[in-house]
Amino acid sequence: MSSSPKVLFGFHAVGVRIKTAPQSVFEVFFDVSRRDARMRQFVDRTKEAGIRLIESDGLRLAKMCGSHGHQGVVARVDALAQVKSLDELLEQLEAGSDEPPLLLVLDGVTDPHNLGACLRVADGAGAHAVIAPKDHAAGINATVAKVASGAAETMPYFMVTNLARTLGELKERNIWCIGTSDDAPKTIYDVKLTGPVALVLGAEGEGMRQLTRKTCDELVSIPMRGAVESLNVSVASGVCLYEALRQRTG
Ligand SMILES: C[S@@+](CC[C@H](N)C(=O)[O-])C[C@H]1O[C@@H](n2cnc3c(N)ncnc32)[C@H](O)[C@@H]1O
Repeated sequence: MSSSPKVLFGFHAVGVRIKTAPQSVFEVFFDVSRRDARMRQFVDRTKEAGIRLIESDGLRLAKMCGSHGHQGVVARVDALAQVKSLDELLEQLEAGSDEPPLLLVLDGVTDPHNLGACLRVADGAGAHAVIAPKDHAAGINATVAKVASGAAETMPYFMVTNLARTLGELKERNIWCIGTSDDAPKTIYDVKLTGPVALVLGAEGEGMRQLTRKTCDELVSIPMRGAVESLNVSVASGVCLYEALRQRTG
């Protein structure tokens, strides 16, 4: 599993880390020129958590995180100790959970913004993990963490050497692998998502690779009523995951 970034930025990403694992935050740098209510509240919470605050300026913060989207807040953090492998997570789910696994598999999503948005929606819908291939896929970096708004801290993200083999292993564990493609005749609303399920989505341009497509148990589409052929991968992830959640809680 890829480790958390050493630098987090933005109110949400840093705020979630302070709330969920304050001991892992070394220090927080903030832009002293920002004196609005949001910043004051953030500074108060950081102090309450006993974390060292360091006065800084926008330029220095931008250099630290390599982005201007820091909102005046950057934290230096330790990598979180989370489940170490996909196998470990699946064992845990099989042993102790009354909830069947819900996994999001991304076959080659390379845009950090898309990965961040996928992690965020996976977290929102209660998925247990996001899986991607090691090659030709975005890893967790500070931009992903910012876009994920805290979900990069909470959502296990496993990058695997051979995605088709991993799908095979999921199938051996009786996890039903559902691929998504805009040309599939069956829709996401026609399939049962209440059991152990892995939802497999493709890359921004090309969609799923042939081998990934062939390895899935079945393929489904999301209805497209207008002129465009397909949705952004994070939006498609949201539609599929929330349909699973609807079925599981309905
Ligand atoms: C931008 S789309 C890629 C479109 C690509 N032309 C294709 O053939 O799949 C990225 C991914 O989002 C998912 N997706 C987007 N729109 C979809 C739809 N209408 N039905 C099913 N999946 C969709 C699929 O997983 C797709 O691989």
